[in-house]
Amino acid sequence: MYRLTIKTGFAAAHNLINYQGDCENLHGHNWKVEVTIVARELDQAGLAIDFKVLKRETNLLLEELDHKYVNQHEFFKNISPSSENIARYLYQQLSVRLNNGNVAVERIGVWESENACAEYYED
Ligand SMILES: Nc1nc2c(c(=O)[nH]1)N=C([C@H](O)[C@H](O)COP(=O)(O)OP(=O)(O)OP(=O)(O)O)CN2
Ligand SMILES: [Zn+2]
Repeated sequence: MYRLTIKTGFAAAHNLINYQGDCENLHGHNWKVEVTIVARELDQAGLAIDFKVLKRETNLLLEELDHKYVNQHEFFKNISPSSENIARYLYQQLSVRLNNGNVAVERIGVWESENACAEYYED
């Protein structure tokens, strides 16, 4: 098996809902996003998936959130936009776009600061 990871990110505003503390107020982050895929086989160029494709698909998705107020995004209308829920959203969306007989999204890591990361993956 092969495991590939790309790193990218987005900048956006949010506020946690059903949370008591500072983070219920509007504030922003420069989120860092890690996307990890696994693959069984390589193509004739020796690639599991082209990093360019992985970055392009991820960045296309992140455009929905970049420089936006995340709480207004359709998915987060009734879901608190924590790093955990953002990671789950990205996992679900990228799985639809990337998974095939060879490649599967394994995990998404979402760093909201240099010291705090939430990951989402499925068994
Ligand atoms: N498990 C989670 N905990 C928290 C999340 C989250 O997404 N998942 N998010 C927040 C807030 O978004 C908040 O912006 C983060 O606040 P805080 O941890 O205080 O971040 P700071 O960088 O300001 O923290 P320092 O204490 O200065 O390190 C909160 N929790
Ligand atoms: Zn926050």
